[in-house]
Amino acid sequence: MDRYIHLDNVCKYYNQNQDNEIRANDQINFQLRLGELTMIVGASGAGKSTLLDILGAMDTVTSGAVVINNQDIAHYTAKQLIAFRREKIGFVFQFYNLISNLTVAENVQLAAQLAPHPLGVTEVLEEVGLLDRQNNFPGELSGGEQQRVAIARAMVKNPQLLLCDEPTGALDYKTGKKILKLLQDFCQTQKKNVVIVTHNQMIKPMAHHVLEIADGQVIQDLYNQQPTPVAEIAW
Ligand SMILES: Nc1ncnc2c1ncn2[C@@H]1O[C@H](COP(=O)(O)OP(=O)(O)OP(=O)(O)O)[C@@H](O)[C@H]1O
Repeated sequence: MDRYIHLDNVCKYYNQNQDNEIRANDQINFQLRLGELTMIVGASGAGKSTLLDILGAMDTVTSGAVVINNQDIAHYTAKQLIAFRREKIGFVFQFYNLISNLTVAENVQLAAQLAPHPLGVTEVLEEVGLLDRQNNFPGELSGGEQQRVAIARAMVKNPQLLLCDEPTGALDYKTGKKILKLLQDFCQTQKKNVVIVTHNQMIKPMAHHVLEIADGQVIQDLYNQQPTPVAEIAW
C-alpha cells in the first residue's frame, strides 16, 4: 500500500520553556498507508486528541512536519488550512456536535454544500440507517442515532480522511459496536482512511494499524495482517 501520511518529529508543547511546560506530543513519528483504518490508543492525557487535531489541521504544531499527500500542512497558511479541512477531512466527535435547530437531513445537507465532491445526502442517510428519521431534530434522537447522523455528516463530504475522537465514548456497548461497524465499513467500501482515537484496548483487532501513545510519544506501532470484523470482537 502507498504511504499517504507521514509525521516527522512532531512536537506540540504548551507553556514552552516554562516550569509548567506540557509535552502533549513529543517527537512523534509514524506513517499511514492509503486506505487503512488506524487506531490511536492510549490512556487519558496521553496526547491522542492533540494528535488527531494536528492530523485534521484543527491544531498547529510546535515543530515537525505533517505530510499528507506530499503536502506539509504544518506550513500551510490559515486560508490553506480552512480549505484543507473543508475539502479533505471529516470529523466525528464524542458528543456529536450536531446543529440542534436543523433537522437530520439539513445537518447532513449543510456539510454536503461545503464540500467540493459530496456524496448524496439520501444515499448516506440510507447507509447509516436513518433515512426514515431525516425530518427529525437531533434532540428527538437517541445518542447512537445522533452519532450516526454525525457520521453521515462527515461521510457526505466524501473526505479522504475521516477522523473520529472517541466516537463511542458516550454510547452503550451495543450501540457503540454498530458505530464501529459503520466506520470499518466506510473504510473498506469507500477505500478511505479512517483514524479512531480510543482508550479501549479491546477494539484494536478491528484496525489495520494500531499506534499506542503514552506521555505524548508513540510507544508501539503495529499492523494487523487480518483485521477482525467488528461483529466478532467482544469487550
Ligand atoms: N490547550 C491546552 N493547554 C494546556 N495543556 C493542554 C491543552 N490541551 C491539551 N493539553 C494537555 O496535553 C496533554 C494531552 O492532552 P490530550 O487531550 O491530547 O490527551 P488525550 O490522550 O486525548 O486524553 P483523553 O483521553 O483524556 O481525552 C494533557 O496533559 C492535557 O492536559
